[in-house]
Parts: sequence; structure tokens; C-alpha cells
Amino acid sequence: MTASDVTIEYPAHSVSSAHTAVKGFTLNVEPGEIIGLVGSSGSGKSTVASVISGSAAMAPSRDGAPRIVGGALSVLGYDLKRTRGRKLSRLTFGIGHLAQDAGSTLTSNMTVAEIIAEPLFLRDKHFDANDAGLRAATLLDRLLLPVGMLNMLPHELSSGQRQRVAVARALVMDPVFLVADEPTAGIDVSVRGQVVDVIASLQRDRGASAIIISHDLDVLRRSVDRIAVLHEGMVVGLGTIDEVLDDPHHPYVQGLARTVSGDQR
Ligand SMILES: Nc1ncnc2c1ncn2[C@@H]1O[C@H](COP(=O)(O)OP(=O)(O)OP(=O)(O)O)[C@@H](O)[C@H]1O
Repeated sequence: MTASDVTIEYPAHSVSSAHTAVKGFTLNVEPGEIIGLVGSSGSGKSTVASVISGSAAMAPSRDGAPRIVGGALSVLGYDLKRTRGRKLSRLTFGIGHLAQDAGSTLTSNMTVAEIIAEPLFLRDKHFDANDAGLRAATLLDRLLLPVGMLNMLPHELSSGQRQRVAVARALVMDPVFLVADEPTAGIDVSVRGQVVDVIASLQRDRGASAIIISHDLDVLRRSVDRIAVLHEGMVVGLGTIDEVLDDPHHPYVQGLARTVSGDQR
């Protein structure tokens, strides 16, 4: 992905005027690279995620969806400002997007196996059912969930387990580029780092890349190659975690560095 000086706006609607949520967003993600995107609440992380994953452009009613109004954004070689229709669908099959709170929006009457495998059948209705089942089981196991959970319904799981099912669904198509918005939301603190680790290794091992959004630097620390720090819609820090925290230029990053104790670095 190559983003150069991207500005993203939510369009005006009846009660509110247009809102610029992201301004001057510049970031390159190389094949095989895992980037952590951090920043305070409202800094624009989810907005960036929905745009770079193509989800905003794919939204059924684009009325309220964020849109690129400036700069250039290329994902897997496609210019996202101009790509529409069938080309956009083809592009989004190569991108995994774990939306914020994805674990709480799983289809209630589908089993875990069906939820995880569904994207495979949306792309190819003749996809081999045994292969789909095997992929679902393997992902559950990698994400530290028992394979016996495959036949359960979402309401039978804890919120952290549902979130991991959503993570498995986002990974099932072997995406070339994964955008995971708070993948560890609701997951027990003791396994958060491991879950991010699994996501990062599955992508890295295939030469695929990922942007992993998290509030928590500790969760990202052992898995990501670099972090980008977003503040009020702009990248104000970029580099390895140590590079960013050891030499903070922006006041927001300086504050972030103070919250991370020296021995954790
Ligand atoms: N549908 C929308 N319409 C208008 N403005 C929006 C909309 N959604 C978000 N915003 C605004 O865009 C900005 C960025 O929001 P965004 O949700 O991307 O932040 P975030 O960093 O993901 O926050 P959080 O960590 O709380 O999820 C905020 O100022 C927010 O109020």
C-alpha cells in the first residue's frame, strides 16, 4: 500500500457539515511488512482502515461513508480513488478487513465453521467444502480456540472467543493485505499478544502484509516491524517502536513515550 498525503472526509448530511477526519496521511507498507497503527480515540484509525481496505468504497449506500478527497492511495497496484465496480470487488477479495467490533456482529444463526468459511463461498460457490472446513479448523487452532467450537453458534461463545472467530474469518482467504481494526478487543489480556503474533506470522510467512490497529503498544511490541502513530488524522511518528519512542518529535508521541516505562523498551 502506498498512501501519499491522503485526505479523507465524511460527507455532509442533513444535520451536520462535511468532516475532515484524516489529513495528510502518508504511509508505505511493503510486501511482507507488518505495521501497527496506534493513536488516541478519534485520531482517525478506523476511518483509515475502512478506506484503505476498500470497505468504504464498497459500502452499499456510500452516502455516509468516508471518501478520499485529496492525495493518492494505491493498494495492491490499484488506485483506490478511481477503482469501482467489478475491479473493486476483485481487489477487495485480496484484502482482509477486520472491522472494529467485528466479533459482536457475527451472523447469529450460522455456526462458527460457516461464519469463518463464508467468504470462500462468496468468492467461489463451488469451493471444496472439506478444504473450507479444514481451513476453519486450522485457523481456530492457531488462534488458541478448541476445534470443537466449529459447530457452535455465536451466542454460545464469550465475546473474546467471538472476536477470534471474526479474526479467523478475516484471514480465511489468505489476504495479500490485511487491515485489522483492534483485533484483540474483548480478548483476555493474557492471550492478546499471542493473537497478534499469530496474525503477524500468518501474513509474514506468506509474504503478505498487514496493518494492525491497537490502542496498546505492548500488544504490538513483539509482532510488528514498524508503527505509525496517528494524531488528529495525521501520521506524527513512524518507525520501529524504539525509534519512535526514543526520539519523539511530536508532543503526542512524547506523551506516549512517557506512558511506556523504560524497562518495557
Ligand atoms: N460516520 C461519521 N461521520 C462523521 N464523522 C465521523 C464518522 N465516524 C467518525 N467520524 C469522525 O472522524 C474522526 C476519526 O474517527 P475514527 O473512528 O476514525 O477514530 P479512531 O481513531 O478509530 O477512534 P477509536 O479509537 O475511538 O475507534 C473523529 O473525529 C470522528 O468523530
